[in-house]
Amino acid sequence: MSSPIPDPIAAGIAAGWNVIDGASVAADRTIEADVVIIGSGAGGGVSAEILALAGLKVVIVEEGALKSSKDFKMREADAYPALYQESAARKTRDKAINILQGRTVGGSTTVNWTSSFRTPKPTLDYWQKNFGLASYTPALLAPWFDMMEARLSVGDWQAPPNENNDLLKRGAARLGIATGAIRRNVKGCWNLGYCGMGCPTNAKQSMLVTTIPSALSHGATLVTHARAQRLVFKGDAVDSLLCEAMDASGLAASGRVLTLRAKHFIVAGGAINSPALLLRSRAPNPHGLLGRRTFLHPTVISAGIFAQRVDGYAGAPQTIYSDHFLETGPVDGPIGYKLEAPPLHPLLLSTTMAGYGQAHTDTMRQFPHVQAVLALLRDGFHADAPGGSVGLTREGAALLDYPISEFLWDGVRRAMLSMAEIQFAAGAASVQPVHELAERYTSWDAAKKGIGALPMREHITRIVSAHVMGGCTMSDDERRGVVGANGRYHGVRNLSVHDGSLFPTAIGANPQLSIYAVTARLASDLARELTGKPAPRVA
Ligand SMILES: Cc1cc2nc3c(=O)[nH]c(=O)nc-3n(C[C@H](O)[C@H](O)[C@H](O)COP(=O)(O)OP(=O)(O)OC[C@H]3O[C@@H](n4cnc5c(N)ncnc54)[C@H](O)[C@@H]3O)c2cc1C
Repeated sequence: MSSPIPDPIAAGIAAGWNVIDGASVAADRTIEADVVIIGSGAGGGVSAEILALAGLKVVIVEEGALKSSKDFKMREADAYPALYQESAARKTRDKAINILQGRTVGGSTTVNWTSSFRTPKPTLDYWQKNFGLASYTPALLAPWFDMMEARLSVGDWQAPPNENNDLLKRGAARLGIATGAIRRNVKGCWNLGYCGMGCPTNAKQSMLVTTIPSALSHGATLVTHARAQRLVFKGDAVDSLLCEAMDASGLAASGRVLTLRAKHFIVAGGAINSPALLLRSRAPNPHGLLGRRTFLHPTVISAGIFAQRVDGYAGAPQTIYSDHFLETGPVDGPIGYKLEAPPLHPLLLSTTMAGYGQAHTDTMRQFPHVQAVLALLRDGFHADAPGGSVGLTREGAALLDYPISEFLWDGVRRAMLSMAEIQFAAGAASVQPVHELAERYTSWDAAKKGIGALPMREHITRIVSAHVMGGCTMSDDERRGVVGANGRYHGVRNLSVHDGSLFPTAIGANPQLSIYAVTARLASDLARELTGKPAPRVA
């Protein structure tokens, strides 16, 4: 029986899209284009559509596979190895922080949780003051936000929040803490709650179902299972890109090499991977900035156990937020944090929760009653939160070193306190901050004392991230930035960076919409420069 859900990928391939699966390439091969884009995620997808619509011959290179809704079975065990970097177990050098990033056509947008925020004004003000980014004002970016919100159907979420989110709202309200509703990039969402495993109904307006299909319908070529290994420089320009074709498992190189030649190259492999590619390529780095200032929104979690069922796996994830703890201090003061309620699924929860043996089993038995709040710490605005730096392993793979300062630990403790207080106010029977030495506190008083006394250290305090930003800082001043305000790599004529690695600090909000708007502007400027004509609008 055929599925009632249309499959835009199968339809596109049947209609003649140019898709080359690197795993099926039998001999070394050279491909020519006007523009080569490395990565098909937020920045790569947006750039591909705009440049293809401008009439340029675009080739998109993606390390991951091309999947479609029919492959998304709402099963964590299948999704994480197939769709994420390092099977969703990417870690910082000391293994203290677990990092989620996508590795599939659509990049992290294929697996993300759809929360859509414009770049907060205090973040843009900080960029202007400290990185000279005068054209990054709310007013000058507004048309690009408008365009990308329309293109990706960003809008208010009409269904009521699930209990996981509503408890955040109710608990905060009882304490007089303001919350807001999160806008989402969805169209006809079934309210399932499995966004992190790929949307099985094509409702999420990720790059997989929007910009990449549009680029392909306008003549772009997509090369999947192809890992950009090295840019080859000639003088002050990139001459070519060497890619390793991957085998069908997607885990190992097949031995075939793809050489891509183009007038212009756009690096959009996402933070961590983009600086790593540029480091492997020995791109100019006169001030040692490449890979530095990589930000994570280091994220800590608090689990509340409620008498009623919460069923945090069901229903749209992250529909309520609070910026109270970002707004109560200056952007460059003690670190602030944004609160949200993440989706809960058994594999992610069991590998994130503290404890082992019987205690862990007991927690997992309570799974339907667990409610989670997370705090995204806004790194990058203070000398003691300078982010991490990307380096390379001996084999040339990306590795992020992210030391956690006392300044950050102070924020972690305050965040754990705020979350526990909200959960008790919402009626939690007990609260367990995700920390190996935390107890399951049964009152706010006990939690206050307990959390106040917890040692804050790597490995015993669980820290995660799904928001990797920075590493190719934007600034027209070469002593402060790797690329200019226009995304062009300093000192290289035909190289741009169009992804989350551009940001000089963390965003202080979920980053996807910032990447869409910023890269839409950069790609439109580039299209105009390469064609001599104004770039087409995509919405
Ligand atoms: C689980 C999860 C939930 C999230 N939820 C939200 C949310 O609700 N709201 C929000 O705003 N943000 C969310 N994010 C973050 C958001 O999706 C990312 O910030 C955004 O997609 C990053 O865009 P990017 O272009 O920088 O990179 P990505 O979207 O990650 O794309 C990079 C692509 O480049 C490919 N690539 C990398 N290196 C190479 C190479 N050498 N050769 C070939 N290809 C390469 C990768 O495989 C990947 O497909 C979430 C992320 C995750 C993982």
